[in-house]
Amino acid sequence: MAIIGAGTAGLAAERAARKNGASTVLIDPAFAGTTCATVGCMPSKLLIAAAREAHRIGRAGLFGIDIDAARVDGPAVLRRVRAERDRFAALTRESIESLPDGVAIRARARFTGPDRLLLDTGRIIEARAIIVANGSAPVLPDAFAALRDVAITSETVFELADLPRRLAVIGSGAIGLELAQAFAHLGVEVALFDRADRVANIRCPKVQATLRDILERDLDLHLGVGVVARKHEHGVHLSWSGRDQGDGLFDKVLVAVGRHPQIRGLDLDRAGVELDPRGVPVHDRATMRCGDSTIFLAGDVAADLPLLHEASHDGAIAGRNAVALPAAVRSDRNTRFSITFTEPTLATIGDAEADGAVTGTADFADQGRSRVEGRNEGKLTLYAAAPDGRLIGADLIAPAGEHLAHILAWAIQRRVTATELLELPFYHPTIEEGLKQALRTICAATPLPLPQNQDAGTPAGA
Ligand SMILES: Cc1cc2nc3c(=O)[nH]c(=O)nc-3n(C[C@H](O)[C@H](O)[C@H](O)COP(=O)(O)OP(=O)(O)OC[C@H]3O[C@@H](n4cnc5c(N)ncnc54)[C@H](O)[C@@H]3O)c2cc1C
Ligand SMILES: NC(=O)c1ccc[n+]([C@@H]2O[C@H](COP(=O)([O-])OP(=O)(O)OC[C@H]3O[C@@H](n4cnc5c(N)ncnc54)[C@H](O)[C@@H]3O)[C@@H](O)[C@H]2O)c1
Repeated sequence: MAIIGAGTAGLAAERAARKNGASTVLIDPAFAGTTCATVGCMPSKLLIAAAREAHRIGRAGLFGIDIDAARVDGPAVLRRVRAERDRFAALTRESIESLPDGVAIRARARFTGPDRLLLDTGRIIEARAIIVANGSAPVLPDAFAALRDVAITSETVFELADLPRRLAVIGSGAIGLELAQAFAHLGVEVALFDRADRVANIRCPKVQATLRDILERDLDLHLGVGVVARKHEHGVHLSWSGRDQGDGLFDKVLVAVGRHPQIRGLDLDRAGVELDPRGVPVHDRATMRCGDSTIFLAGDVAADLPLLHEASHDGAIAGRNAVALPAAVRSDRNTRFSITFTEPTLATIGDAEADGAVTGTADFADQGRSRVEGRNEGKLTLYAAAPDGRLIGADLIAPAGEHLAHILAWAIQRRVTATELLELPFYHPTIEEGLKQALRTICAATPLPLPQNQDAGTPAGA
């Protein structure tokens, strides 16, 4: 079994294939550690963690605590990001070093036939099955690439020696949102641009409006605009037009306009698989197999849901199925689920629309525990199928949103109804109590009876 790419998906695929009895090779040009550990989930969350502390200190006055002279030490913030990031990356490299002898092959691979790879070292690998797990890379349009070091992406942003004074962020997807808000909370003057009219393509208009209000407190938001960038002796000059227009000078521009699957150079046309219009092999998400071939995909390169838990699940499914050939072990996929680590947290779960879907909403402005904590802003919209009130999806921006999102994703995957969730215990006073409001509105809209053995009232501040 040959696996191309030693990221999260490739490592999971190699483990699964070996566990199921295959002899494996894992091919990667660098073995630098996964995208997640080196330039993805972990360094971004480390920067966000620093930003959260700075933001919390800024709000201390709300609780009667006077903190003067708090100052963000930019180089120190970025040093911690890199030191902790390097620790995570070293752990992933250790897992590669502990592979059996001969499994890891340092090279770049390309197809010369459906079961044959040519490595840039000249070595030829023939395999019973090949799993393609070589990830994705940031899109950097030519106009920004021409700016050279003034234009940064998620691959380079964590290498900055200091925080910029003024930062432009292009793209309000997951990367743009998380990093724009984090830099703003660290005291950087940030302007965020998107050609789309909606931030992060959020489905629910109430959640969208709440997020925009929150963002606009800390940064300049320009939606529905096209941006033209020009190098300037002091950084980069941007001019924008569309729904609004203007121009400004920035030290750096962070380009976060999406990621593309790394298929260039793989010579997939020689692999004998059907390619979609983007050049990605057509595959079945239940097995990750490409048609009737002996080729499988896993992770971001498949361009399905470029998220860490999906990459890891893809790898396990592909590795197992590659060994099971010609049999197929079909796996149910998890409820679609993404969390963007803004403050408060944004999450999108499952479906929004279905025949006869009803909605339930909750507002965190007056929710007890959120108010106690001074974090009382946010909106939640739940979607349920009529007539039984089975939960099918949710959009939310809420304090403790990552925890609410997990509860909801698990309930949706388990096909739980609003009534059944209301029958479960809710501790007081917690942010989770905010869910009751939305669940009750689902019951009222369906209509469904509220559980008879539960109080329909609201304890102080629930
Ligand atoms: C800034 C940022 C923040 C993120 N935050 C989150 C988050 O909070 N939560 C979340 O769920 N997801 C997050 N993601 C997404 C997540 O990181 C990815 O979905 C995940 O890392 C993809 O894993 P992968 O195994 O597909 O790819 P990778 O880890 O990129 O692995 C691909 C490997 O393939 C190798 N390779 C490439 N070409 C070849 C070739 N020709 N031959 C051999 N090897 C090759 C590469 O060297 C690399 O090692 C984030 C991403 C970014 C960029
Ligand atoms: N918390 C998380 O789970 C997390 C965090 C970061 C990244 N990720 C993953 O990484 C992927 C890539 O993130 P991303 O933010 O780069 O991409 P994205 O696809 O999420 O968002 C890109 C944004 O850029 C905008 N855009 C595209 N071209 C533009 C242009 N020329 N000018 C202005 N705006 C433009 C789009 O309208 C869109 O809003 C995400 O899809 C996500 O799966 C996940």
